Amino acid sequence: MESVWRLVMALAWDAYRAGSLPVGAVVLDGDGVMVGRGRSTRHEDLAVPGQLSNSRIAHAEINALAQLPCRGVSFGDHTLVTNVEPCCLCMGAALQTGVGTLHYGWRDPYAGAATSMTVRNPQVSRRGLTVVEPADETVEAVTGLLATCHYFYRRPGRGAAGVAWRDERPDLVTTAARPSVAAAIDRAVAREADIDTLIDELRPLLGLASMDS
Ligand SMILES: Nc1ccnc(=O)[nH]1
Repeated sequence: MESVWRLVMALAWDAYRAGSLPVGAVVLDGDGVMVGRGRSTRHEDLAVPGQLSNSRIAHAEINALAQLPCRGVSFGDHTLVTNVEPCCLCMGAALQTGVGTLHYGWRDPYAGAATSMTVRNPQVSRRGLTVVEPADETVEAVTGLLATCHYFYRRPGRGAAGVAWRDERPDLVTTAARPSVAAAIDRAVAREADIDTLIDELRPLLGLASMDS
């Protein structure tokens, strides 16, 4: 896993452990330097200046993009990296800031908008956004698993998300329900394990290749 993805996944895991959605995001400038970072804080009350929390719009990508200043620079050479495909809100935020590239780590079958949203207006045509699809199997598998655990087992019964999920990713629903997988995640939460430890425990259970970096 590249180091930027390790950071994104660490943020996502912090969010999951705090009861929010397992989503982390960073913004890199044209030299690859991190200039923004955030995570979902939807189900938390945090008072971090410049960040949203305890709100349906307290999304990881919003919290990361909000750190870009308003004046003086353009962000066409910047990249938004997030482990979950952004929703309509966050696609809108990416377009507003004018970041040139979006990398997402896992396609969201319910709210994902990078693969489904079409917007035709002059601002969008002028700015453009290059979308890079999932490319890291560990990020993809662990994100899909944690997102499924969140929606199906931690905050179940909300309905809408489950329909798309069951139709498109029954494999994830089945995997998340396996006692060995559920136990590995519960153990990691209880021990306050870091993301590398969690991923190492999940690798054999998910059939992922061993660490390459
Ligand atoms: N892509 C995302 C979906 C849901 N929540 C987030 O923070 N981000």
